[in-house]
Amino acid sequence: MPVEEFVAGWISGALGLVLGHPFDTVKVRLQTQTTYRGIVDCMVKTYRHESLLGFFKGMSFPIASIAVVNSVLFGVYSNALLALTATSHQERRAQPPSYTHVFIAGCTGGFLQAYCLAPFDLIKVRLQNQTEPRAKLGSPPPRYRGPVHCAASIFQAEGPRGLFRGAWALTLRDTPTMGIYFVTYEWLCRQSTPDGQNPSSATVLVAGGFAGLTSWVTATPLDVIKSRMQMAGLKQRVYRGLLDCMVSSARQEGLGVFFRGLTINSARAFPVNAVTFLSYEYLLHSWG
Ligand SMILES: CN(C)C(=N)NCCC[C@H](N)C(=O)O
Repeated sequence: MPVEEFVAGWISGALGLVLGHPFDTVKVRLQTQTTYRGIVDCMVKTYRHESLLGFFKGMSFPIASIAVVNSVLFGVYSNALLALTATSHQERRAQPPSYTHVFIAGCTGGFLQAYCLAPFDLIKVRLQNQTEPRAKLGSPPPRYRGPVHCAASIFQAEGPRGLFRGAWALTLRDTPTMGIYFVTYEWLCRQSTPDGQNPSSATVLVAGGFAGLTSWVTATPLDVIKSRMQMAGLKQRVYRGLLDCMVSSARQEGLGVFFRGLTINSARAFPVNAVTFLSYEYLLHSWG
């Protein structure tokens, strides 16, 4: 099993993650809190109360976990394609796989990475939603003192299953949308690259950006549900399951609730995934 895809997936994912985390924090807050009037209001309030650091809350665990998560995504994707088409990454330009195979490989990568991602994503979302400024003398401390404390508190209160809160919604979000992600990327690369050649850096940037954009646009409704289920338990609102969360969110806030955070998510998805794919292709190319 070629391991370069796993390593390239890890490094490229880490670069994209740092670039996109401030946007991600604003998105999560808009999806789970009703106190903000919109993106600008959320940004201004975050900056005023928590300074620039507020935008980077919850980033350390994703950075630590991206090695596992992104290398599983890209490594499983590439190795699933190898199993389906018997072509390595280098051979795929000369013998391009069918879009059905790309879709199946993408869905497989998405499905497996969702389970690795679930506990890290839960902790990220809980920390991003702590709007208290950094601990000051006399003011009550935030509920979680950091990622390890957050993980330990959830484990103590709810057991190991608690760490997988929202995992089902996350799996449903990621399985089909990762298929869409890789199909969009492949399709755009093939449209603008002569047969048998490698795509140019500009093509990879644009195709990667659009792959991120289309997959996140389709992922947003389940992303909202996933974030709400992850936050449930902390608030009074406890859902009986995914469907209950969908129905009660729509009843209380209208169908627009499923598109919360769509604009900021799209603005984030393009640069993050352009950088992710460019570094992934570059690393695999330079390792021959
Ligand atoms: C719709 N989904 C879940 C995705 N397209 N995920 C893959 C992109 C991962 C990248 N680190 C990002 O956060 O955008």
